[in-house]
Amino acid sequence: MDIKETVKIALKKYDVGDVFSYLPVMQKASVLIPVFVRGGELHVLMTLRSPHLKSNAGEVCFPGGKSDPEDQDEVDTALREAKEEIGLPPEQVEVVCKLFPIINKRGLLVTPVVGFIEESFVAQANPAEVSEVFTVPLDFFRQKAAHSVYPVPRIPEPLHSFFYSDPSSGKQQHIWGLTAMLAILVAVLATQKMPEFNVGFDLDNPLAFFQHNIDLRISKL
Ligand SMILES: CCCC(=O)SCCNC(=O)CCNC(=O)[C@H](O)C(C)(C)COP(=O)(O)O
Ligand SMILES: Nc1ncnc2c1ncn2[C@@H]1O[C@H](COP(=O)(O)O)[C@@H](OP(=O)(O)O)[C@H]1O
Ligand SMILES: [Mg+2]
Repeated sequence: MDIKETVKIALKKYDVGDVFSYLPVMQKASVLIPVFVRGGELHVLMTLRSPHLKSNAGEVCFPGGKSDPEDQDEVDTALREAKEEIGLPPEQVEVVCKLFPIINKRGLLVTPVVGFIEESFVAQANPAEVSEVFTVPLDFFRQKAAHSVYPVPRIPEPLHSFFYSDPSSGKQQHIWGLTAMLAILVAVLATQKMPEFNVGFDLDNPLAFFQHNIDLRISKL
């Protein structure tokens, strides 16, 4: 079986379905985690947010944003936002699964949606929201070489942080926090291999870790 089919089978096992439908009503957002195969290796596409945005300006993230009333579900939001931000047509995305949501610092419930895109896709960044689009080999997010933990004032858990030197642009990208956690999660679940550093979840039951974090956060909201 080729790598794409193997990864699809691995990831689909973790689809959350309606597991989180018990959560209280809160503002929702989705991100699309676009993956593709290049040279027999999995890669992931990421964006650098415009420095002019009101929130998370100049930070690395996945294409995504807040849910609109017209969106049918979290997948719809992720695909709509990816079209708006990087010009990715929804029909060019093979949606694989919806993973564990995370509540971000603004109290948004952020649901990650993983989808395969074509290696040949050329992003068209919407300059109002995105200043750069770049790709990273997914396995990078399992390696300790560029990893550190990033202490943030008033956040109890240390955050994961990576510095990625992009050979295609010569630039260095700082990937941390929520986005780094999601990249690690997809790298681990897709390859079925744990990282070289501690992450707090395991391959047998990653849901337990993410659900515990959500329930803890909800109890403090
Ligand atoms: C201090 C803990 C919070 C963080 O982890 S910030 C870390 C670095 N930044 C990010 O990971 C970006 C996270 N934010 C987003 O991906 C988006 O803001 C959103 C939550 C998906 C909402 O989309 P908007 O485009 O801002 O509407
Ligand atoms: N043309 C534009 N110029 C400046 N900000 C914009 C913009 N289009 C969208 N935004 C802001 O970018 C953020 C991301 O939008 P989205 O959810 O659609 O991804 C939102 O801010 P907030 O996150 O501060 O509300 C939104 O208001
Ligand atoms: Mg956005």
